Amino acid sequence: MWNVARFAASSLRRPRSFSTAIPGPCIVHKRGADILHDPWFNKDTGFPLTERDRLGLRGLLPPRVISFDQQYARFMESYRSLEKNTQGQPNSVVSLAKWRILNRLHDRNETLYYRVLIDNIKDFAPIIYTPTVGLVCQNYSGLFRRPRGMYFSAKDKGEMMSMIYNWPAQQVDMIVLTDGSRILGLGDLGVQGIGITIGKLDMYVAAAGINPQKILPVMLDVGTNNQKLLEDRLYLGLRQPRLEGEEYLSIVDEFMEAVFTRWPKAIVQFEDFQMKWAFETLQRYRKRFCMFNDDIQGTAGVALAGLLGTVRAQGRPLSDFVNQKIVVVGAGSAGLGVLNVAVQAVSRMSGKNETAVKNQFFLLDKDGLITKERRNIDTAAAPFAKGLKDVEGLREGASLTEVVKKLKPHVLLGLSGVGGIFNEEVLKAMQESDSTKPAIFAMSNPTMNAECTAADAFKYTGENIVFASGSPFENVDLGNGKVGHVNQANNMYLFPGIGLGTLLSGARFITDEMLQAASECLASYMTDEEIQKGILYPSVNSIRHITAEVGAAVLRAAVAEGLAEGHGDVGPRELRHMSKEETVEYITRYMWFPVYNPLVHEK
Ligand SMILES: NC(=O)C1=CN([C@@H]2O[C@H](COP(=O)(O)OP(=O)(O)OC[C@H]3O[C@@H](n4cnc5c(N)ncnc54)[C@H](O)[C@@H]3O)[C@@H](O)[C@H]2O)C=CC1
Ligand SMILES: CC(=O)C(=O)O
Ligand SMILES: [Mg+2]
Repeated sequence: MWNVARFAASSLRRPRSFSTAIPGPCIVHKRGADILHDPWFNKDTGFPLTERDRLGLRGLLPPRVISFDQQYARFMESYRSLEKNTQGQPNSVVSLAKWRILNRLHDRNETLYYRVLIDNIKDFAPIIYTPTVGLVCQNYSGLFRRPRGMYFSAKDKGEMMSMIYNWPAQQVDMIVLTDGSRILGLGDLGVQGIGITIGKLDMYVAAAGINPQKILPVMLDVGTNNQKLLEDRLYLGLRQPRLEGEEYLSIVDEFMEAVFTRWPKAIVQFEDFQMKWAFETLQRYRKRFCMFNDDIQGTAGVALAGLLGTVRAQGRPLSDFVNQKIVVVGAGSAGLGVLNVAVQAVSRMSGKNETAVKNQFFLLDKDGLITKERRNIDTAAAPFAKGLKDVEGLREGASLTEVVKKLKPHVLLGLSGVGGIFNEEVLKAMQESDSTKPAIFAMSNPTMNAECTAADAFKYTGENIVFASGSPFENVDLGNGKVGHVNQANNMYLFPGIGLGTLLSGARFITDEMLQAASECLASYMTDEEIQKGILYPSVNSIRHITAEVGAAVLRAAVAEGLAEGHGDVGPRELRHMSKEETVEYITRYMWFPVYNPLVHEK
């Protein structure tokens, strides 16, 4: 049951302090130029003279030693001058130029890369993550210079168990896996989808402090049905249609067996799989392996936290959630994930069973309102199909405008992948919403796929709304000194904490209770004052702090369920005895923070 009292904001809020312990030595098994060419260990001109001697680097670098701070300042200067020099150029050109300069640093010196990323997360998240990562995936084959992560293809069948040992790191904790079949709202991008796994794992390092030596982006290339890519002479993936059915599943099975054989304690995040495989693989693996599907489960938790926030923004008690009319546009993995957890929440709040509490939710897909009259309805969407008598005056397949005009919903939530479908007419119809503060969630990514822009939402529905989008928009100037606040309703507020909390709990599975704890934690993070201003989610600048809190909530849920086996030296007994504050502190201390460690060579 949702405990309304828990929604008082935590007093432990947002100090931007990171672990600053004196760096311990780092063992390295190589010497000389091999170290300079290894971004995990490379310090460029930052190697002190003693280390240059010890590691055989003398003469391989210019003589002057440059401090980390100087290197940092030098990089930021070049980034800022790139910004200046590209002013006025098309957005895509500027964004790709920014991505390139960051990517070159990533390829060369990971410590410096992650430090600038963490310190400038608000500026850099839109480059390494949505929206620019979408553009990067679309152009991946042309942009490709160096591999990152691992590529398992349909041609590797039977070889994966040995291939997994080609990865150079001894330990991997976090894997993000895609088959490239639905990258953001950009469709099937085949092998080029690896970009999204890299972006997500960068967020794991920045937000959750997972050590970059323990992450692994993985592309499962089973072909592509994107004709343009198949005909592109630069395309780097398999030139064949996607495998289907048992052939497809046998590839994913083999990969999962290989991963968990080498790293039994790893966590695999499934990312951007087309809907049929997203649901099927989640069902297939969630009780066998430590895995979750970010688009179904991470998105659902973030959306639910936002939906509860909109109830508070209306000045109503949380228990009023059961009376909110919510229209979800997009019946895919994300939209259905949101509906499923929203129904669970209403059921918990009202004490009624889940079948009895679906009346307030309405679902549309590309063919309009989904009713029981729909032919060939997808089994995952079927529970949300309305009987015609429940939507009087509406028909099967009714358009979004018809639905909004008729139902006057409190919330309009888009996860359709279709840019601009919350058009002027739809947004104006939301003025008649039954809510005192209507909510518009345009959650599709990247920016051009958002159901509407922030400016249009405030312009056409009015100033007194709550607005959230999946990719970032600037706050909107409403005139008279007033600001329309833009929230970023993106699963990045949860997936890093889900991964980190699970890792440190040592749980072998990720349960609904652990995911619910993550969502509740995010929902209770904001103060009433912030919520009144329409601020539903923390600033991206506090992502490490919210991630520590979410991670602690997940870990404690695993402890409560008796699933926590511990991690490293911290066993289940110690975890059981930690208070909430101690758990947050433990998690914060665990987080990796980029500093140059002294390198010690060992043969
Ligand atoms: N903000 C966030 O954290 C997240 C955002 N997303 C975004 O959600 C979008 C959808 O993702 P999935 O559900 O995985 O995709 P999906 O392909 O499984 O589902 C898309 C759904 O939208 C429907 N649709 C297509 N055109 C439509 C139209 N004109 N009107 C109404 N519905 C329409 C389709 O019928 C389908 O039901 C993507 O753009 C993705 O980037 C996904 C996960 C997280
Ligand atoms: C954010 C995310 O996971 C998506 O758009 O698919
Ligand atoms: Mg995704």
